Amino acid sequence: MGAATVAGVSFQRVLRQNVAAVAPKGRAKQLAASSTAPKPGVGGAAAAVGGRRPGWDMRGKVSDMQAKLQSYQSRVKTAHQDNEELRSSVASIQMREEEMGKELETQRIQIRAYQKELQELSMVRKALDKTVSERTALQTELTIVQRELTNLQDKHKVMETLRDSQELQLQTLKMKLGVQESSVERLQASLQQREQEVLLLQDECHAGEMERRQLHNTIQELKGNIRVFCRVRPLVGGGSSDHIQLSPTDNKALVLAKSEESHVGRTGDTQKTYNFSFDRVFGPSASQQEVFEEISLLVQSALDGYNVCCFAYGQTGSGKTFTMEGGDSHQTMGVIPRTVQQVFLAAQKLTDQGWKFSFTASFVEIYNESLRDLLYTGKASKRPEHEIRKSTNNEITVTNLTYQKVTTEDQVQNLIAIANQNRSTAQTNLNDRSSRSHSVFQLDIEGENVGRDVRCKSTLCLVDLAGSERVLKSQAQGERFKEMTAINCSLSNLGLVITALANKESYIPYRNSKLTYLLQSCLGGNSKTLMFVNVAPEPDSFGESLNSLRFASKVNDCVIGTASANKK
Ligand SMILES: Nc1ncnc2c1ncn2[C@@H]1O[C@H](COP(=O)(O)OP(=O)(O)OP(=O)(O)O)[C@@H](O)[C@H]1O
Repeated sequence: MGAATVAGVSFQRVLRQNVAAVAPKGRAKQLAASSTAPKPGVGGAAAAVGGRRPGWDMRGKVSDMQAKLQSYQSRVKTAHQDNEELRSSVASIQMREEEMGKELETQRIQIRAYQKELQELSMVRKALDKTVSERTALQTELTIVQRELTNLQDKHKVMETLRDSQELQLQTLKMKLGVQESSVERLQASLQQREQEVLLLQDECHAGEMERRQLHNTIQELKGNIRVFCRVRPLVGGGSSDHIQLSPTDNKALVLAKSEESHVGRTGDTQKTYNFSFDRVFGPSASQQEVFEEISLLVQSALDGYNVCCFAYGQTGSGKTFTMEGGDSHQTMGVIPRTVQQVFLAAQKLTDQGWKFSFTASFVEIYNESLRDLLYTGKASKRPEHEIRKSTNNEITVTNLTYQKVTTEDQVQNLIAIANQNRSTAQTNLNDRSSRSHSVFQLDIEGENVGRDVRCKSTLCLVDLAGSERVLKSQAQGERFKEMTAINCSLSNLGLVITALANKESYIPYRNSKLTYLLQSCLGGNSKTLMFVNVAPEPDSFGESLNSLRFASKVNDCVIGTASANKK
């Protein structure tokens, strides 16, 4: 600005000079006027006469012209000088202008630099503001951290106190440990001694187990290798039966009584009584659990390597299926599910003594002397035929039959459900077929005690026999007659087999019926047999009940040869 002002001032002076330079033009006129005035001495006389020289005054005119020329020349010279001055002042003005332009550019650059600086400054300001707010936040944080630090320091002090006390405890414990270590050494020595004792005890335990098996078997033998239990079902609709009398004190006796009209006339009715005695008689109120308790010892025998056969005999509707299979609830479940439960429980317990068991289940129905696989799950049209075969080592097998490996009780229960399904399917087709067929559930048991190098093998057979009613009474005809004949034939053959075994006959007619042939390994010298005779309490079942009880008595009188375990 200062420079601009300076430049402005000098510029005005130059202008004034120029004006001054232009101003002499007036003066020049004056000068010209004065120069045109006749100079004294030169034609002055002529000029003085009327302002104009007379034409003749050539000299004067020349001098006038010379004077004019001189004045012009001086004026030209002055103009030249002015011009020169103006030129130089224009040049200086231009120079000045250029300088000022440059100065202006410099100023502009500076202004831009200032503006940039200003922007930077505002950014710095913002950053500063941010830093200030951050600093405030950090200060707040610092205060919190300081407070925490104080807390931690307090805690640290507490921990130090604790550490000191724990170090003290540690020292005490180390001392105790030293004492304990020495007692551990002593204990280890006595442990080794105990281990040896345990080995000895295990030997004794195994010997004890073997002795238990022997004693158990002896007891079973003393009880008889064939035992007969009688079970009277409750009357349909409740109440008590008149013709079946149970003793309140003797649970082995049963009396069947019938009133007969006296043929003599006035003497009144006479009562005919039939006394029976079995290994056990269960009345209508006996629970499933009560019944099972009596046969649970036989289940143990099966795990000990003895073949066990349990079958239910009696007329249709006398309670055979209820006894063998029972209902779905825990209270009503019958012999088969309870046996399976006990077998798996007992096998589990024996694992502690080194025993390992494997089980194979099969379920077969014998109807009209032909076999049907109750565990078959394939297409009905592809149902295979079955034959009973006896292997060289006297094992009985059935061709094409499902032999299912089982490891849990649930698996067996599932198989029983499949069997029931199979039976109910057949029943729809042939109308109440289950009463006229025998169903045989078999569980093959194989046990091994690797440590003792002992193995055992046995079969547990649970049979629900067909209704035992007689052909004549049922007055059956056609297909029904054929069925009844087959049933009576197989049941009477069962009686014959048992009698032959009891009499130790050389020939046992196993092959006379499919039932006895299938049960061959479970009946006889190497087995323990239990028969349920189921009795219906209704008066119109008297005849059938008498028949069943007579058959059962015959079986009860048999003593089958001493059983021996299938042990190696
Ligand atoms: N001890 C009992 N307690 C209660 N109900 C029983 C008892 N025994 C049998 N029943 C019932 O009596 C009916 C006939 O019994 P069940 O079906 O067991 O006879 P069954 O001899 O097997 O006949 P079938 O030869 O036709 O198979 C069934 O409804 C059954 O529930």
